[in-house]
Amino acid sequence: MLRENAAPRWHIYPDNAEISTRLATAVTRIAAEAIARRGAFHLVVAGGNTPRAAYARLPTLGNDWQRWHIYHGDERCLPVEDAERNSVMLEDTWLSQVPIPRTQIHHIPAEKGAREAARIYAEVLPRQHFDLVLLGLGEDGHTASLFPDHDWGRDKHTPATLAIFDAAKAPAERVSLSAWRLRQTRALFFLVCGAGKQNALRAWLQNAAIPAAAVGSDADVWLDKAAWPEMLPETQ
Ligand SMILES: O=C1O[C@H](COP(=O)(O)O)[C@@H](O)[C@H](O)[C@H]1O
Repeated sequence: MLRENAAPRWHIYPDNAEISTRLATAVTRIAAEAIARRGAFHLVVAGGNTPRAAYARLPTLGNDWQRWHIYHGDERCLPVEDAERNSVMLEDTWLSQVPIPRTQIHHIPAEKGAREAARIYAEVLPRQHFDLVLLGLGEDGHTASLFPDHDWGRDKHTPATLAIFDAAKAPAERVSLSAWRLRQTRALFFLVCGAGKQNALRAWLQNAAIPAAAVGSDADVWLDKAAWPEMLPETQ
């Protein structure tokens, strides 16, 4: 389980391609361990563009798909087939190509509106800890759909899901797992690529109050060289 006061571990790789290869292998390993120990693998996936290549690699690896359970960290309130939805990206890059039982793929019903979708999704989430949570990092330090200057639901026993109506990145209406629920996991990985993420990473390293930092103590942060803020020594 995650420790409250542990610092994130920064892992720098050359580029998104290298991270994607390594990440897909790591997810496969963690899944196999979870299935061997507990009979199932409960994974929360990140949306956005950064994890696309990693997801696209997963179907090429030998996984026991029948035991996988997929949840989202967040979703944008758009029509079901909208290309900007995280569920559409996930289906296109990965899920449509593997035999995970459809009853074990839990898309957020964000087309119903944020409030209703958040209510429904809170009932869908498992009672136990997740095995692995994957998260991204926005240019402003947001993660999942937890944005700066909002309530991120960090306190113990806050609701597991939040309805968001004024996200700083379109669309404004979204559903997100709360910071507290995202941390109910055995492992937490962030994926961060591209120079556009340098400011957010700098803020995180300087202990600024951004959502990623609130969620990410004891996380493993996988980043490419372009994302690592200039002027800071590299770490591994
Ligand atoms: O809006 C979102 O942004 C973040 C970061 O996305 P990226 O395209 O910069 O990788 C993402 O993690 C989140 O799931 C998404 O809804």
